[in-house]
Amino acid sequence: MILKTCMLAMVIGLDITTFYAPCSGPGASFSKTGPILCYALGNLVSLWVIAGFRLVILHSVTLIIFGSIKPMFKRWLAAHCLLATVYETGRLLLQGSSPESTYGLLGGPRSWLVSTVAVAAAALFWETIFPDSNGENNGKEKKQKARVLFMRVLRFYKPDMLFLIGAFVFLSLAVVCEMCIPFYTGKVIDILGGQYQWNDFRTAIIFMGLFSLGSSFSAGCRGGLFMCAINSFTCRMRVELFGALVKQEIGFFETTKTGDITSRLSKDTPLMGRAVALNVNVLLRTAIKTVGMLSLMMSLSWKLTLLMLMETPITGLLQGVYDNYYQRLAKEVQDSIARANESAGETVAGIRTVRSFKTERSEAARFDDRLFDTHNIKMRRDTVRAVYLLLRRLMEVVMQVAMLYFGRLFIQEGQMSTGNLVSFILYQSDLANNIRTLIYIFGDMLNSVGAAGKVFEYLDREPEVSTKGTLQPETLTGHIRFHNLSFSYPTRQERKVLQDISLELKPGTLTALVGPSGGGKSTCVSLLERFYQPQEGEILLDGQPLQSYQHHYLHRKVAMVGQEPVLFSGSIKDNIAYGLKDCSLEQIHEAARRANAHSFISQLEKGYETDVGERGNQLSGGEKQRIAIARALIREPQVLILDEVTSALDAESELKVQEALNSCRPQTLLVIAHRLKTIERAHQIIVIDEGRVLEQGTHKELMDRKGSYYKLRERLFTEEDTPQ
Ligand SMILES: Nc1ncnc2c1ncn2[C@@H]1O[C@H](COP(=O)(O)OP(=O)(O)OP(=O)(O)O)[C@@H](O)[C@H]1O
Repeated sequence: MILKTCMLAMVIGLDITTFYAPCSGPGASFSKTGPILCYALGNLVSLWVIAGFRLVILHSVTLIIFGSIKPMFKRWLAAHCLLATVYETGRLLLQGSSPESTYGLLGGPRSWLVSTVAVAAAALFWETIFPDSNGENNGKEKKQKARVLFMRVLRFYKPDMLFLIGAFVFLSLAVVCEMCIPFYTGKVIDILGGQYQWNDFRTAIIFMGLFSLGSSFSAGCRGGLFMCAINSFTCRMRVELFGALVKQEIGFFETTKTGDITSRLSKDTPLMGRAVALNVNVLLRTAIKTVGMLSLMMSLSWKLTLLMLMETPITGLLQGVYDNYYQRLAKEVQDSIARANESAGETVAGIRTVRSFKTERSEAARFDDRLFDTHNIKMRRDTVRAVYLLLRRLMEVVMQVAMLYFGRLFIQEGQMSTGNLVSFILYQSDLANNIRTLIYIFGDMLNSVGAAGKVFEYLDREPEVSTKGTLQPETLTGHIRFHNLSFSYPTRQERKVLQDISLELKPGTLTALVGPSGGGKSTCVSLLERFYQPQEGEILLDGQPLQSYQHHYLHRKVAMVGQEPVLFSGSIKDNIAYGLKDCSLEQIHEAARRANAHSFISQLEKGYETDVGERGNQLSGGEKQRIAIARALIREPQVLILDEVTSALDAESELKVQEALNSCRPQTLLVIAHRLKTIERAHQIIVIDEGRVLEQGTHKELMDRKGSYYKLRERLFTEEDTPQ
């Protein structure tokens, strides 16, 4: 520790010595003149050599003492060694040789301390705003990933390449025209201020007009072409993403929030489209303009250009800090608006519950609270914006005053004309905007590429339940076997819902699954429908694993009517023929008749053309179920699964549906039912509880056994169900 402190003291001493050494030669006063002699001799090079020497010495000694140097300290070292030299160089270039030195102005030997502390404060400020927290490797990986994603988005733009190329041509034209306007404005002022020549004046005005027109026309064409490319890209991307999403297994939808999915579809796809087209457009335009303007400004006055560039790092820093903070607040605003919308949506969707519990007021208050949150965040965001604009305006004013001051000096010295100064000022205000835009767009582009990352994540995702089977045998008997099946849901992997289940469903028979609630009956059905993939064991259909069958074939042959059948907005006819391309009206009517739905549909004013409303909410529960049964029957499936399907039907409808189902033989029928009449008719009853098969046999066999089925019957089935 003592050794390190001594070495540190030595380094500081060494630094101060190198700082003043060249100026402490014979005749130079250590405290007063500082390195003034160096540039009094016009020796700028020596200033830079000294700075470089100090940097190397400090860097090496720190490395020897500490082994490694943190990025923040590296920045501090560089700024500490180079700050005064850069400042002196700028001043020397602008004002020529000066009698005063920077160090002299700062107050002799104290200057070292003052500049050291100032630079340390700046480095700390920088570290607070742009921390090196994740290390350099992480940053490099991130950039690499961003580049890969960027190129991938670009490849998706291939079909719109013509639009993009056209847009780029107009972009370049617009930039050239825009850049020429201030130049001719200055020329006009010079003509007006000097010896007036009508011909020169006319030519300058014509050029100005032509460039203005050219710039507006090209900008319009450029914008239109870019928008065409973005819209077509977004559309294509959405369709592709949607296609990839609906292929995913059911577990994916259980583990992924609906909001995430919809925001990928609605927000991220246009954002990634913008990443390439719009941002690249702005980036290119601004970059070309910046370079062009800088060269034009250099030709007008290189000294003023240097002065103006001194503002750039400060503008960049300010803009960077503001953009970071603003984007964070903008995201907070988005989230809070989403929360407010969610609350309103929930209330509207559940308006019946709200009304019956009389919670209208509390729901309104909840909505109000959320809106208030949004309002608060917006206030914060706007305050930050106001402060930023104020600071920016201040910077602009300071720069303009400095420019006018030096511009006047240069005009007096004959280094530039009044028109040149006007052109320069016009370029300058535009250039500052351009630099801000460049900084903003760069950040925004990384953000947009981030959105592309999320979209590609879904696009590349392989469904865990494979749909790549190929078997499509012409005849299928519908013989099903569950073989030592164990399963847990993806959301609760630690809990086994089915444990080592083995059972058999024979063609032409009716099997009833019974058992207490939560026993695992619906889970068996979900596995048979291939909604999930069992972790152990397998299901065989006609001796072949279920996954080896072709996806569409399997779902035509194995149809299911769920506990709460879902209808889609559209006509009854469309709902019955859902997913079938060539299906005659006669087939639809026949399926409806067998599901005991034809009579109620015929009584409706528009019959089969009646709109069922969103999720079928314009129909009763029983009507919905009958349409869902017709939808399953029209496919003439070999295996039909009914999950508590007759629960919403009255006794008469149920009887008719049962008769229809009985007439469908030879089908393999699997029914989850609570009604004893249905169960009794089954050729086989399987009792499932806690994910295990407890008993199986006919009603009579199980009753005689007086086991779990016997007890269950007493406990679960209502009096009216009990046979006389
Ligand atoms: N999507 C899911 N994610 C996680 N756990 C689930 C899911 N669906 C069901 N479960 C759980 O699995 C167990 C079996 O549920 P299942 O729906 O198969 O029972 P069930 O016998 O059909 O019950 P019910 O007669 O009430 O419909 C229950 O404990 C349930 O909480």
